[in-house]
Amino acid sequence: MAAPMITVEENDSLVANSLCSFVIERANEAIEKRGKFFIGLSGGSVVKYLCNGLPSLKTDWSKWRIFFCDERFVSYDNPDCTYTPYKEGLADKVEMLIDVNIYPIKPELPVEECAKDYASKMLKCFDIKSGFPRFDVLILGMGPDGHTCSLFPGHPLLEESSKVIAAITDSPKPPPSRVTMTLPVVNNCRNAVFASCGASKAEMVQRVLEGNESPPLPAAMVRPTDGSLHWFLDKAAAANLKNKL
Ligand SMILES: O=C1O[C@H](COP(=O)(O)O)[C@@H](O)[C@H](O)[C@H]1O
Repeated sequence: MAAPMITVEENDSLVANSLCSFVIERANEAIEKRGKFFIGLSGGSVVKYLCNGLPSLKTDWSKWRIFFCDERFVSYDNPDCTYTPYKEGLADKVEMLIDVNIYPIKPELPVEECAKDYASKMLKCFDIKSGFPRFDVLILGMGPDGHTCSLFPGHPLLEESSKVIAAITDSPKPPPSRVTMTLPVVNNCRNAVFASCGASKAEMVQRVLEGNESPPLPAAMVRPTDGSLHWFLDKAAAANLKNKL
């Protein structure tokens, strides 16, 4: 696996700008080469970076297919829902990005069925019957414990090798029930992209990027097998890195 490509910006607004420019470049390239752009989005702090920057950029939104790297198993009107802020902050602001091109989970199903339904929707959209979808870009967050998607340190889901989407009902971070992409899907993408800002992320950024820990932290298990890994950091989040860039 190639070394991660790390971009450090002065502050979080500049991180958001770089992240959004990166996404649009990859989107336009994918649309030109393959006719569609498949992206997975995460919740938490990355939502505002993307919703503030993406809507004003130039791309053919009708060719975007938007899924979620993980989603909290709550109704759309719950403040923990990841889909709703993207619907309001991105999809509703962009004329050509219609509801059918953004794929929320169905929280009205039991959680295991919800995960199965989401996986089958994903495979159908990629037009594959089995195997793992190949996303052009996955935007990932990293929690203070080193989790990414809803894959938490020490959790058996880190070993999942056949499911595309899995349910989790014992998430240590509330809410306890979620659905998440599995590591084989994450590591099958063309570009895995983390964005982390602020001093509260500095220790974990250093551990994930330089710690070589065993067992590895979930965010350190993101290693696309035939793709690249990018980290967008602000100076505060990069402060503990020993290999200065
Ligand atoms: O719960 C979650 O947390 C992670 C990290 O969020 P952050 O606010 O610490 O950046 C996020 O990537 C994930 O999608 C979400 O479900």
